[in-house]
Amino acid sequence: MANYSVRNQVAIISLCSPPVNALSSDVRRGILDSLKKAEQDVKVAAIVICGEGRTFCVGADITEFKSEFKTFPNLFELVDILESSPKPIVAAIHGHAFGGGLEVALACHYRVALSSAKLALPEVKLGILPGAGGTQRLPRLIGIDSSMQWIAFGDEYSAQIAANIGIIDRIFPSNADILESAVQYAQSIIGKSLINRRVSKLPVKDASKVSHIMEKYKQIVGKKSRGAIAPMVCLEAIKHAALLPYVEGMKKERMGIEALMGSDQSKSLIYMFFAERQVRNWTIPGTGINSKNTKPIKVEKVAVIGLGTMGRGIVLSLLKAGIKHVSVMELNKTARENGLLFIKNILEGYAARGTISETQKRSMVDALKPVSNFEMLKDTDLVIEAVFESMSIKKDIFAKLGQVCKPSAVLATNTSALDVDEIAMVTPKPKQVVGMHFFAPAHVMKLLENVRGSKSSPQVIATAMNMGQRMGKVTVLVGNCHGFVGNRMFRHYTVETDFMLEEGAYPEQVDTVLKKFGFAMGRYQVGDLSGNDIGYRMRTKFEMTNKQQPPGAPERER
Ligand SMILES: CC/C=C\CC(=O)SCCNC(=O)CCNC(=O)[C@H](O)C(C)(C)COP(=O)(O)OP(=O)(O)OC[C@H]1O[C@@H](n2cnc3c(N)ncnc32)[C@H](O)[C@@H]1OP(=O)(O)O
Repeated sequence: MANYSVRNQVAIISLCSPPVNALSSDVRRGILDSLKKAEQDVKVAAIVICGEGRTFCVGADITEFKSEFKTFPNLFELVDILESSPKPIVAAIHGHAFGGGLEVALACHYRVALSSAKLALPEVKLGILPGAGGTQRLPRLIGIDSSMQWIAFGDEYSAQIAANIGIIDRIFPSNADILESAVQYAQSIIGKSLINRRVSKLPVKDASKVSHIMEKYKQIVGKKSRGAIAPMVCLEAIKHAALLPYVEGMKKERMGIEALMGSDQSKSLIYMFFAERQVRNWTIPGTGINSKNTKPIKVEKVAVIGLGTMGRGIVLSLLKAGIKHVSVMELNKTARENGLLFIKNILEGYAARGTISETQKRSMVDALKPVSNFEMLKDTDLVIEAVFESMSIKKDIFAKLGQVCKPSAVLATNTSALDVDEIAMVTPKPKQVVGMHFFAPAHVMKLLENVRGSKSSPQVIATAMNMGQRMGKVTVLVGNCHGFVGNRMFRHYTVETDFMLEEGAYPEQVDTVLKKFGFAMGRYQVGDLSGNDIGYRMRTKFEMTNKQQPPGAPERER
């Protein structure tokens, strides 16, 4: 819903739908009813639309996509009604103006924001396009080139960047009162002409270059979003903004969203959106212990043992999470030197690309603390072991950690398949042991599988889950069984691709097809990155081959 009030000639329409003011049918109806009141009230000379609580508006209510989405006023009707209002409307943005939220703001005549606000049209990440005029209004405000960048990739931008390119008219400091500032701003524009303020009426500045820009983005999208349908449909819709009058362009936008909404890709991405949030609410089955009633241990000092592919990625993830003390232990001198060089080079790359500042880079490098013996880990809060996938080596390490680490230290193993309970048993306090299974390359892959051993304490589990979230990972709690969840799923995929090799395909052919389909890496490329020896050891240990079959029997028969 939306609340309505009037303050010094300014009507305030505040979206009120916690936690994120998504534009449900009730909210849309609330905005429309409030707008009518404001238009009819002769004492009202300007209108402010703002969001109550932590954010302006994150866009359409995704939970309503299947049902209420088309109830009047739907979003694309509402934006045109807002824009045609005879009284000036100011969008007051704090928190997020995402998707339909930004489209509502684009339909307002002015947009003001706190400097801390974030703006985006992220619909492409849900497999759809901004279907409330975003593909038609944004190009009229910032041009085709920038619009393609914003809409085809869906990334978020700061209010300052949005102001620099003309989306935001006035920025206020992050600690300002957004509503008070917007009301004052609205008072300052009373009586001004709205002729140039209705974005749908503006020309598209770089319209004549549309073919050239379109070709450029087709190439980029083809590489960055292989296999995804929505980005290309977004580009087409934006192209229409350059070639057609607004009303005709809107018809094309509608056709685009109707084609995408309900597609398999969109359904999967929406499922993923909610699933990624659902896994934050972890629970230990049958115990009543869950994320809401268990507090993590405070973690300031972390150690990573092993600086191979996995260890390096884990160290980088910890540094990116802002951990100020990351001990790295690698007894092999060459591996240590190579590992540290790799980490520093990646940090240099981030700084060169502007992902982190020079100051952040320096503080990350300073946080790296090479250590040469177990004694040096005695005051570490969390140790993540990422050595060779061998039970005896891991047991040896955990026995030493059990002796030197403080009793409250969480001892995590990055094993991808081994029995976490067997590892835990060599320590004096198995309840401190947990699995933290990262996926290679660990600083890139978003998934973290935390493995709950039979003895892992709730607090230790909460700490591993919390650390995953601090690292920005989609952190999933799983039980302790061979291959956990990730590798049990991966196994079926590898078996099928291995069948193809036996039937005559080359690994690179299989990988090419998978990459064309949209996978970031081919299955055999993944094997090369993680080390094919890991899979080999897993299979050998568990004797996954049927002993009745003679050596060399084809995989389908084993
Ligand atoms: C005609 C079509 C026109 C327009 C189409 C659209 O507008 S599609 C929607 C476009 N918007 C988005 O995709 C934004 C989705 N939300 C986010 O990316 C994040 O929520 C955001 C805004 C970055 C905030 O992140 P934060 O970590 O602060 O919150 P969280 O993600 O945990 O969200 C809190 C709860 O709100 C639920 N939620 C978020 N967005 C929506 C939404 N658009 N619709 C419905 N529900 C939403 C989210 O699931 C969380 O719920 P919870 O039960 O607490 O897990």
